[in-house]
Amino acid sequence: MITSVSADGLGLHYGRTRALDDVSLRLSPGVTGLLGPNGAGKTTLLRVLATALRADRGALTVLGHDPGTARGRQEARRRLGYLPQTPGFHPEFTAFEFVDYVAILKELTDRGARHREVRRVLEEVGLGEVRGRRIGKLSGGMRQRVALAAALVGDPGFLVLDEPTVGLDPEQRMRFRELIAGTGEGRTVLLSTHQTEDVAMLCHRVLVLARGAVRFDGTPEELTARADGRVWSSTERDPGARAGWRTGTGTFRNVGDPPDGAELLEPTLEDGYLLALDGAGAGVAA
Ligand SMILES: Nc1ncnc2c1ncn2[C@@H]1O[C@H](COP(=O)(O)OP(=O)(O)OP(=O)(O)O)[C@@H](O)[C@H]1O
Repeated sequence: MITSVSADGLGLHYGRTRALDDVSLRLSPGVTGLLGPNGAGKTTLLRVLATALRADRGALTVLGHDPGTARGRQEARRRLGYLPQTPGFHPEFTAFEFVDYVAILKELTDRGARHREVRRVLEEVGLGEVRGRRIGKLSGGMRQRVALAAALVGDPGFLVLDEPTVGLDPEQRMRFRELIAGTGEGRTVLLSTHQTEDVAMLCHRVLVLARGAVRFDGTPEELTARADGRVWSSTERDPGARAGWRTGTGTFRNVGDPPDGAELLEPTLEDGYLLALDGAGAGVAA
């Protein structure tokens, strides 16, 4: 398997807060999901991999380059695209102007070639028709697509997407998922999300991060399989469950170690995710 990005023993502190704790990973072409509760360190990890932040310790290689050196950082940055959690849009910019501005920052100096590239990425995300519209007038879903277009400038080999589906309605989310699936063809994409459905629908691999450490690294099927025989239904809240919640039918769905004779349920990715968090002290909801 091709390894596009590799990290070994990454550590990072913000003052006394340990945000990354000995993180090692390998990323290959296709979409890898990054799941984790609030404060797990997802944004920090994405920023380190996108070379926007430097780890205190550990080794990193992005598309064959070492971002620890000025030269390596520059080469890696030329080849990666980053959609941050809160893209800094200027609402008065049109979609075209914003993406063009990003293209200038990415050193596409030839005006004609740059404008062709801006039109290409806006077409790719389905915004060719509205490229002259001001960003402030676009819907949330369209704005997110402008941010994706900006990240796609220059056809990056590594694409980093920080919670791009947050705040989108179900239809927009579905549309955005299709776009992400397309971007994962032939390139390495790391997608941070709180939505286990994003992972189930899009990802060939998933990483679970909690308290700055990798708690799971494998396929979505393997994560779901962690919950085999560990999900059950009960009419009352089961005090022995690691997590349990009332469902729409009024019964409780529990994950953990079922009591004898429990009515076992088919596990989902979400069940496997909750079990992967168990023991991480990361607040498995009960
Ligand atoms: N600039 C900063 N200064 C100090 N602490 C920070 C800073 N950024 C993040 N942290 C802390 O580092 C830890 C990891 O934060 P990070 O934003 O990476 O998590 P996250 O998984 O992306 O969370 P969320 O899902 O809420 O976006 C948290 O404890 C957070 O409070």
